[in-house]
Amino acid sequence: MANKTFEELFAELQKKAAAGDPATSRTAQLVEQGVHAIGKKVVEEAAEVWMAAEYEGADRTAEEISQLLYHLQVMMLARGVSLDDVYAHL
Ligand SMILES: N=c1c2ncn([C@@H]3O[C@H](COP(=O)(O)OP(=O)(O)OP(=O)(O)O)[C@@H](O)[C@H]3O)c2ncn1[C@@H]1O[C@H](COP(=O)(O)O)[C@@H](O)[C@H]1O
Repeated sequence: MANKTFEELFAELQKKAAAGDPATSRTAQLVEQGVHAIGKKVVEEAAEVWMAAEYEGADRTAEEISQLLYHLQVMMLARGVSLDDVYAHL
């Protein structure tokens, strides 16, 4: 059962990036830090997906993938990339 879809998360994060408080919103904090800091998180989460897939089973892999997708969306917001911008390349 899904908590939220990819599109629903992006809509939520758009609001956080625009008006969220870095003191309480991880998204607002990361956007404030910028693409360099977010890029490091993307690479870290990608490595965690790889390790989970190799050694930790499907459930842990899904959890790590959710964290990678979250950080990719934060990168999109920090860089001004929309869902349609990405979907145009799928
Ligand atoms: N889906 C996520 C999500 N996935 C991952 N994360 C963040 O990514 C972290 C996981 O990365 P790590 O395991 O590396 O955590 P960490 O080591 O503490 O991270 P560092 O501070 O060391 O960089 C979590 O602790 C969260 O801070 C997320 N933070 C927020 N969301 C969702 O985004 C929405 C908005 O959240 P806020 O912006 O915080 O209000 C909410 O619906 C949240 O559920």
